Amino acid sequence: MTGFKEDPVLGTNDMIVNKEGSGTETGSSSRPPVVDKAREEGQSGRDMAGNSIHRSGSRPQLDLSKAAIQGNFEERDPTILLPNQSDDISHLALDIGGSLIKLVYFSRREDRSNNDKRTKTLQEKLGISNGSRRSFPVLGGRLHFVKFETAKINECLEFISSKQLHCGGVDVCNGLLGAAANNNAVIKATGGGAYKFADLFKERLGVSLDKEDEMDCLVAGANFLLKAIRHEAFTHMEGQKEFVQMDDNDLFPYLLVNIGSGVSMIKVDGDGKFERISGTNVGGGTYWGLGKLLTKCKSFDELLELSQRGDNRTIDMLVGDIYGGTDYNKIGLSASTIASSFGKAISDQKELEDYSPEDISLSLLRMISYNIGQIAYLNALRFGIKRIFFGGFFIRGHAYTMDTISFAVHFWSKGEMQAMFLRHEGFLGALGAFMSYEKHGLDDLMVHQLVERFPMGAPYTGGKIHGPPLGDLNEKISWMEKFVLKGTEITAPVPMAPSGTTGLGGFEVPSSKGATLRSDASALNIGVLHLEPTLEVFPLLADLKTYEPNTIDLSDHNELEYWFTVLSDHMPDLVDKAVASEGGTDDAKRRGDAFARAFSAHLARLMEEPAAYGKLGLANLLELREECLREFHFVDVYRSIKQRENEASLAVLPDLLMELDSMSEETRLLTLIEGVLAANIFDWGSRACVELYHKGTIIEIYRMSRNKMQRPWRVDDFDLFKERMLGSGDKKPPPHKRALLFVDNSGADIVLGMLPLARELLRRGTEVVLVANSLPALNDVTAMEVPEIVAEAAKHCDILRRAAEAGGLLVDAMITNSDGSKENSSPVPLIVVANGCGSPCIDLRQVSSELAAAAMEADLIILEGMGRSLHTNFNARFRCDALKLAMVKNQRLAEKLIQGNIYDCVCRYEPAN
Ligand SMILES: Nc1ncnc2c1ncn2[C@@H]1O[C@H](COP(=O)(O)OP(=O)(O)O)[C@@H](O)[C@H]1O
Ligand SMILES: CC(C)(COP(=O)(O)O)[C@@H](O)C(=O)NCCC(=O)O
Ligand SMILES: [Mn+2]
Repeated sequence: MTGFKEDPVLGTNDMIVNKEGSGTETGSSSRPPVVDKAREEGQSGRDMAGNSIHRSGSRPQLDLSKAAIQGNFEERDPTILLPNQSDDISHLALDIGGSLIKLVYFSRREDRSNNDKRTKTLQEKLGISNGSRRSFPVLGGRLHFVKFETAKINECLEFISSKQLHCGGVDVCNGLLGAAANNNAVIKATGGGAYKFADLFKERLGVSLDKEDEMDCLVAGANFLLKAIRHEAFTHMEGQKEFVQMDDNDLFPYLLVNIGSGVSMIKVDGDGKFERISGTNVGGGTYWGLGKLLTKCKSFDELLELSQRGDNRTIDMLVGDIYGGTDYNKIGLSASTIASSFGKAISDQKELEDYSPEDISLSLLRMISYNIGQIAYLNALRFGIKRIFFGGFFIRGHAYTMDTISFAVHFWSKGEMQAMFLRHEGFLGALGAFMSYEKHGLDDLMVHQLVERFPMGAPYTGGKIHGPPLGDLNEKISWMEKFVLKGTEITAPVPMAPSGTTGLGGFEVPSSKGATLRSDASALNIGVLHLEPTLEVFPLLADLKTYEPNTIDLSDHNELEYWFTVLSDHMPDLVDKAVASEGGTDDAKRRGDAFARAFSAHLARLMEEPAAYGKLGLANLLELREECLREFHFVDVYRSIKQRENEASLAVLPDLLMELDSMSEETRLLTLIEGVLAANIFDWGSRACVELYHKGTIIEIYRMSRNKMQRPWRVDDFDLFKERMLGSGDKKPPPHKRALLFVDNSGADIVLGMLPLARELLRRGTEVVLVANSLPALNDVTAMEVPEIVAEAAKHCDILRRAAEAGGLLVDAMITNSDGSKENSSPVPLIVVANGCGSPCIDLRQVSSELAAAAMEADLIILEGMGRSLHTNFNARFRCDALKLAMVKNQRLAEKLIQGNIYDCVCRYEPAN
């Protein structure tokens, strides 16, 4: 038995109930410390961590002022124009096709390069300077994807004009970087419409369209997406979506099949190396055009929706119809195989009106999808290509279409070839046109420099939102309120999985009986692409290729359901705290309500289609929750709780340090590790823990937690770690040179757990880097808050004081020497770096450049807490010694991960090999 059980300890009556700890916040603190600064800075939109990394969507993404519904509000999918986005400069590229106009535009983020003291000292300490760092060819910003129907080109022109997208222009000398307002702008455009509508663009917007070759653009777009976007490509077979990670070095050759109005088939051998080897005129335009004539549908989506309720057997001639109900086994055709699409219409004495539009639509969809799949197979066969990527808006993220294409490829190639689809399916050409701007450096961007965010409005796109949803706060909330009805309609789960195959000839009817098709599933599946050129891969990962941050895979439906329930249950309490953290005003309540709606809508959306936003792990969900809070300007929900816990813990720190100093080295090391594990109990993200906090003061809970620390822990590598630290017998191993301590929670966790451990390392001559979040998440301590905590602690400890001074942390603090001891001439420094994240978890593929720089010299990393060492990175391997420390504060996780119980502890030590 390890850890402790909740009830025997906390059921006792003599516990003092800590009212403060029960979660009602008044914000009545007497100290005005760091956290308040964080608040001010956050509200003014500056980077709260004081560093140049910023992965968050905390800045408004879109200004909804003057947002207007075009046309009739009662219309099912009203077009909403959002004209006033405030991002500084935009750049635009177009792909004007036969059916749709695709826009890709870039909005630059303001320069966040930071010159605060901490960053400057840090750069000195780490031996990095702006001069020696890579100079980034591209500024941070966002890529937005928008589309319009070509027939409604006026809407498109109005959108461009209202957002002044055409005024960004391009500076011939400086490319995107130096672009300034320019009324004679040249816009890159591809597709036939670049020719057809050139005069219109000149006339209406005063811009010239610089025409780019359509095939060039398709290939450039596809290559960029396949190399730079994680979870771009996926397979879709019998309702199962699976993301495929492409290996950059093994991407070519592939066949690109773009299904737009017509179909192009392009053999791609490399960047700019391709040949259009085939195509077919039977494509998306055929389905839509013929479908419109035959069913009188008014929109493409309506037509597709009809197909979901159709049964093609009434109209297609099946093998069974010809063979009297039996299979044609000799050539492997089952009775249900379509022998001839629409073939039954020959013999039936029926008119068009006698067939249901649903059946016609399905028959047509199957005919065209299957045919394209078959032609693609034949062309891949011609050139010995195994991988086929399908793009174009005909696919429209529609499960049945993808399954039919996949089936055809799989069937005809006898499983040798694979059909894959792209999340940015219809935007290949527009993206390629965007990339053809010279010197924008986009093609240099790497997968770790791109963060895709799904804005708040994503699950609510009931109407066609022409712009990345949501921005200006007030407008954002009223939009949420206004469209929530439409939103729930859309959010209601629509089963899209098709039935199984017959194994031989094709699919039966789709099993989906959903009445509504998501009005814009294809737009939902792509987010806004944040370009963060300063993000880097954590250099100490042993193997980037096999690294998967998430321990829990939510593609397991039971897991998914469990964690969705956990997060949903946590919502009311979180909203209360969020509202209280902003003073409990009416405005805060409205925002709290909007947050709850938005996050619930995301949860519902993901429950319905877990892979909608790419591969889904628990870390993504926890981060999404923080992103949602930031979207509604909840800057730091746990601010006052963190502050109170910091104060309470700092008050008992001197006693703890004295106690530690009286111990032998060996006992001290054990006590320190125990201390970290025990103090990790202060986690406001865990329901069980939050219930505990009602039952005692912070210090009581900490003591109780420590008293219950019994070895062996459920995962207990302490002896191995001790041997590395203290050696065995007379052999004293050298100290580590530099340790990175990934800290977790505020209060006891950092003050009584991680800081004393840091102090021990410093005492042994190891440089210590405290790695903390860039942005608040739950009650996690942020990099911005750590220096003040260290400064307070340093008042009672010379080791910390000297190290913090050496690390430049005490530049502003008035520290008096508590023991008057002689100064160490060159103490090892204690440094704080921001990790680039605003989540309780950490994906080490995308961290701040300051963390990456700090990691270079490190030979020990300590990951602390459930989020950083269990939910993520539990299975991560490093090139240096690694210690993972956490208390498991969730029963189910304890059972699954370590076959233990809630409050069991993990001390996992993995030496560098
Ligand atoms: N909202 C829509 N309106 C019209 N067609 C759509 C829509 N959504 C998907 N489609 C399908 O996408 C096809 C156009 O795909 P796209 O890749 O944009 O090609 P193009 O460049 O030829 O317009 C249409 O022919 C139709 O089959
Ligand atoms: C959000 C957390 C990962 C934070 O834990 P920490 O990293 O602070 O140890 C954790 O509280 C958690 O997994 N909470 C949800 C599960 C629950 O309420 O039991
Ligand atoms: Mn935490």
